[in-house]
Amino acid sequence: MISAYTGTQIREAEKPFLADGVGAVLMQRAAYGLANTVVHELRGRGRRLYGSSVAVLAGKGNNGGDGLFAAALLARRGLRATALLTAGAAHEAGLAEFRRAGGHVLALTADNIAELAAAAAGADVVIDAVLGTGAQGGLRGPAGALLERLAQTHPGLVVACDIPSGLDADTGEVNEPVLPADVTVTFGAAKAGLLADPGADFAGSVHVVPIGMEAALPEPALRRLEAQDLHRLRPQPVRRSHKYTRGVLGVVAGSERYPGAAVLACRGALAAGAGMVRYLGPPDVADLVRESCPEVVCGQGSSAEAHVQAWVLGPGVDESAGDQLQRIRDAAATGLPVVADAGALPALPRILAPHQILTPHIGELAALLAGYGVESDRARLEGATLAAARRGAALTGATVLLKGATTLVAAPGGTVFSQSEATPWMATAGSGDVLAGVLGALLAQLSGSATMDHVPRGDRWAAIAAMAASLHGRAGAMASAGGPVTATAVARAIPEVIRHM
Ligand SMILES: NC(=O)C1=CN([C@@H]2O[C@H](COP(=O)(O)OP(=O)(O)OC[C@H]3O[C@@H](n4cnc5c(N)ncnc54)[C@H](O)[C@@H]3O)[C@@H](O)[C@H]2O)[C@@H](O)CC1
Ligand SMILES: [K+]
Repeated sequence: MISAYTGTQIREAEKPFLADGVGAVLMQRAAYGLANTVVHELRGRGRRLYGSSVAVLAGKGNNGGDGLFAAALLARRGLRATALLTAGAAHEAGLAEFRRAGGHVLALTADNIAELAAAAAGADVVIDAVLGTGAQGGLRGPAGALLERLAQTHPGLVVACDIPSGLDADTGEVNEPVLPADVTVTFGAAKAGLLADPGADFAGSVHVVPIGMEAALPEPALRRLEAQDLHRLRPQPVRRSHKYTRGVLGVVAGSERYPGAAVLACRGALAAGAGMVRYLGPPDVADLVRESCPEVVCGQGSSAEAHVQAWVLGPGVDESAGDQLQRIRDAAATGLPVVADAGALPALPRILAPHQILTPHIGELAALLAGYGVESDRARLEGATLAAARRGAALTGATVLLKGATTLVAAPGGTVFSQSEATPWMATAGSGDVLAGVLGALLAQLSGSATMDHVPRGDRWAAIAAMAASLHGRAGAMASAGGPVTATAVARAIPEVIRHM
């Protein structure tokens, strides 16, 4: 599991080390890790170190210090190194070491922005060390103008020192201008803002460099499940399992207008290993489900009487589908774990519980929040997804899975998971219906399972939702293999992903 922290948490954890006078040691470790990553990236691109060039954009704080020490290490390995001091002043020891290593120093002023931007853009590697966790807001003046110009020229390889400058380490909010990085080398632990959109769009691949203060870190602000977590938590049938103990899932989905959503939710659920799927819905939709998935048991009855362990509610249900809305309300009232998607979101009671998992995209979340009196437009929520997901969970009392390039799962207790295995090719109609089915199947299988004993009680529902997002993302990436992918193909790839866990 990857654990990520706010900048404030990291700075708190560093305090005792600074008090003991080992701040400089931490900085050396950070610089060493940063320089090593640059070397690795250059070699990976078939470049020789000797004769390559690096430009470090250095602010006046410790982030700039990290960058200058790293550039000094690179200069000693044969790179031509230039420092662009963006704030007049610079980290004293870092600058002295950079000069000793033979680095060339330029100071940014209001008059030489274009010249320095051209110099940086011409380097093989740009290290962005203007602002780190001490940033307050975004860059203005010459430093802002320099970053803006560089962002337009798309330099060769951009390596962000700790975080891309201007990105909020706590929230992932972006204070433009921010120079998008190919790689972010972050120190001590990942910062939450690197794993939430829109920050994740600017971070590139994130490398964590341990610097020796990790044992002092508190509970993470955000977590990400990795392959070994999926392996540990996955449902495992035992020799004497039968279909009812494997997890029976009820699905209330589809309408005359959107019958396909019911099929896709069922396909997702079957692919993710539900022991049995019961479908409830209008006769025409049930016929289609039966034809497409003969494994599904279809009916038109009430959800109050169905024997299931969990529910998927809402994919393809529109406001005109009166019977379906009644089934959704009855299912939600059973107290069983529920996935509430699309048409179910407006049909739920106001006060919910953590085992009720809402799966909105950003537009649906905006509508949901508006229902609680929080007016926020889609664009604003998109700029602050972490805060939006947390707000949704806190207001509703439910677990909120916010779909996006990075999927966030926020538990009402405060735990947040972030998964980002998906590919943009998965932004296709029906993909969310499959996710709802996958999540429903995991809920039906895992809600009473001993494998979840590994997870603190308050985090279990969110962990299951994060697992579903990860499975779905991995399946989509596998099925896409870099090209277009249909929702059906995503569902088809799920068993393969589970097999390889
Ligand atoms: N504290 C530590 O022990 C360690 C810190 N490290 C590095 O230190 C960084 C944090 O260092 P600092 O606390 O010095 O903070 P930063 O280097 O992030 O920046 C602080 C400086 O920038 C100025 N500043 C803040 N916001 C600004 C804005 N919007 N526009 C212009 N100037 C602005 C501040 O006034 C301050 O002078 C981390 O990100 C990391 O890179 C690492 O060296 C590891 C050890
Ligand atoms: K930075």
